[in-house]
Amino acid sequence: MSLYPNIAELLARARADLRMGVPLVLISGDRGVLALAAETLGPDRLADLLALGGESCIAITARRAETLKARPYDGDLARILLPDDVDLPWVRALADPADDLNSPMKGPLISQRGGPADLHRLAISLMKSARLLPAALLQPLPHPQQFAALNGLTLIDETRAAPFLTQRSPMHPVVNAHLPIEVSSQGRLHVFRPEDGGEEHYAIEIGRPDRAKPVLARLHSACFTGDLMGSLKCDCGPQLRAALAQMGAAGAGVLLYLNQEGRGIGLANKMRAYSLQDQGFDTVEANHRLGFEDDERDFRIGADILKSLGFLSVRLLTNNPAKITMMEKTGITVAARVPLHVGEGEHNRAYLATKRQKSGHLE
Ligand SMILES: Nc1nc2c(ncn2[C@@H]2O[C@H](COP(=O)(O)OP(=O)(O)OP(=O)(O)O)[C@@H](O)[C@H]2O)c(=O)[nH]1
Ligand SMILES: [Zn+2]
Repeated sequence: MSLYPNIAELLARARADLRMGVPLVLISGDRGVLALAAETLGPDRLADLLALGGESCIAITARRAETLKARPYDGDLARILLPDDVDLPWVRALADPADDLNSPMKGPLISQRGGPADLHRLAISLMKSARLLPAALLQPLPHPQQFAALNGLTLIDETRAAPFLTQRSPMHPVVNAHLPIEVSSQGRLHVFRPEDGGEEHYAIEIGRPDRAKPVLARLHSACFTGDLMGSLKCDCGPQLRAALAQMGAAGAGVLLYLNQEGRGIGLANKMRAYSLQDQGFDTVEANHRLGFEDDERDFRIGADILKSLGFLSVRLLTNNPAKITMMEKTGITVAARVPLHVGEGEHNRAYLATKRQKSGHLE
């Protein structure tokens, strides 16, 4: 019998460790590094890491490197060497663009070149899945397995972890119950849970849609500010209510509420993006300055949930062509697109225009 956690369980533990500022040990073959999230790094752990000696670096995405004018020799990421006088404010400033304009980085930033970057890539991917800023401190370790065991640290093997970070996790229905809502007394809420310990997602079924016909459907990504607070910066709240109202009026439909806040970067990072928007950057530029892609969502999750509910064809309420492409690629037929233009006002006009110009959103 072995009670040792499997790789999926170790990855869930690793995400929690990173959010708490606890280091991980990442290995690939006989190479290993100590990895810490720049965002949650404290002074004591930075001192411990530096005391280990060796060539430490901070891994950032090519997007963040572009803003910092650092060279991304590894394509999608850059490995920046820590300067001799490195301190916590330096690490924070590299990871977080909040003060980029006030205090530009004192350079030059020196990027490492040559040698494998696989563990750096794994570290960035873990930061993103922990909804932290995508920047990680890495320190080579001569005896990584021994070091992890001695210090009680989570050990992640890159070769075993990689498939779990690129493929989506299977989603399982947990429970469903009748939920009368304003637009329909015939509502039913279904809760889905991914196998990897990630966020749960929900489906609201209105009426009893015929599984043999295309169902009126919406994939709605969570927006705490718009859906719940009535934010005027986006159109999410009005879209959510309009989609439900249409389904109520039609007597049938399914709305997936995907917990991919901030286009998949999490609420804290979305608020960082809002703060950059206050400095004059648009929604796409703000994501890039933080080190993220325009959109970090995985819409395939939506297709999986639809299939699990027995739907294979939809009339999709959306203006976003990426949602349609992804549905079709994942085996859901989009029989029709139903445009959803509501809630445009003075505060979100520029945001909606950027989505049309840069993200391909349809009129
Ligand atoms: N990163 C980031 N996310 C944002 C910003 N404004 C809104 N969001 C998020 O964007 C997502 C919008 O989701 P949706 O309305 O489902 O998607 P969409 O791409 O606009 O497509 P449709 O509404 O279907 O046309 C939500 O997760 C919001 O939290 C922003 O300025 N930055
Ligand atoms: Zn929103």
